[in-house]
Amino acid sequence: MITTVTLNVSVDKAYKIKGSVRPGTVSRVEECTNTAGGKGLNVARIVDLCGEEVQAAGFAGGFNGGYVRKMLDEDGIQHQFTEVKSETRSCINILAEDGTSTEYLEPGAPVTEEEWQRFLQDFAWMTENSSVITISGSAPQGLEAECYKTLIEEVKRQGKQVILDTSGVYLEEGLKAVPTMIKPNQEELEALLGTRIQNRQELIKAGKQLKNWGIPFVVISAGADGALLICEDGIYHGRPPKLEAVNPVGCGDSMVGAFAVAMSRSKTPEEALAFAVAVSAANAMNEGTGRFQSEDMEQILGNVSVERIQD
Ligand SMILES: Nc1ncnc2c1ncn2[C@@H]1O[C@H](COP(=O)(O)OP(=O)(O)OP(=O)(O)O)[C@@H](O)[C@H]1O
Ligand SMILES: O=P(O)(O)OC[C@@]1(O)O[C@H](CO)[C@@H](O)[C@@H]1O
Repeated sequence: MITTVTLNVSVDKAYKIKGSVRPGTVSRVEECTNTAGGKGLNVARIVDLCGEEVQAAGFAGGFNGGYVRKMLDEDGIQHQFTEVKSETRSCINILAEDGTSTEYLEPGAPVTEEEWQRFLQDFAWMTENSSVITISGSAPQGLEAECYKTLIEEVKRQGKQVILDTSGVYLEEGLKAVPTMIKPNQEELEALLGTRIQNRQELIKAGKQLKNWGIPFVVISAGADGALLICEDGIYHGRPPKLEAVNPVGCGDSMVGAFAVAMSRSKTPEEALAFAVAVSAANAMNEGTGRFQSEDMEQILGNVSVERIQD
């Protein structure tokens, strides 16, 4: 069993529009798709599509909270959200005809101390039957910067593996509890280390720095250029073949989901990287967020290159 944590659940709205996003004008939406979102729920769908058992944890409240539960039920994904008084947020992704993706993310309504304490109780029993736990995305207002650190400490107390995919203060604090894997992109890494990264050499240097903090697996995702994996076995660069990306939103989450699956199947680092690159690239080819077609994934997997970097 894999448990995904999404503290900032969302009803993700994908708006398809003609032409381009034009600030200061009125645009009619051609097509609107609602998805159970917040990064961790994208991870949950990917784990499910990969054929592993998954359960989703997090906060849900109000009308949107009920709607998210219904969408997960339709996908057959188990969930056990901690009920909160405030309304679950919505996030908007505008997919324009010109190929751009523009996101507006609501902050997430406040969670009280009592609700957080109830979540911690739910989390402790949910992780007991899991081998891998993923923690993704931002946190709603009202939670301390150390919230993910607290969760990672609990997972590690239980001797389980944990992947942390977040940014800003939540990443900074979460790292102090030393998760098994992190998956920053370049922007998140630059913000964390307070430095500009100009090329692959500098990206590797930054990844090694994090590995030296004790993180066993540091994955740095780089969009169409694939991802770097820095771990005890070595440094690897996994690259997808050239492909037509339709909706890249959720690619990072797809990568996290695939790594969680690979971890639960005890794959080697090289195998895990190739699989994660293939799954995330297949997600880019799909209109849905956190979804992929098995045929796309299999075809890409046969064309992923994994280079071992001597450094
Ligand atoms: N255009 C693309 N073509 C092929 N593969 C892609 C493309 N975009 C993303 N990917 C795959 O998805 C992985 C994760 O993408 P990316 O680096 O954009 O993550 P991210 O910045 O965390 O994204 P997000 O936050 O939107 O989920 C990449 O490492 C790559 O394997
Ligand atoms: O506010 P967060 O949790 O950091 O990000 C939320 C979000 O942008 O991330 C996903 C894509 O990765 C979307 O499904 C969702 O809307």
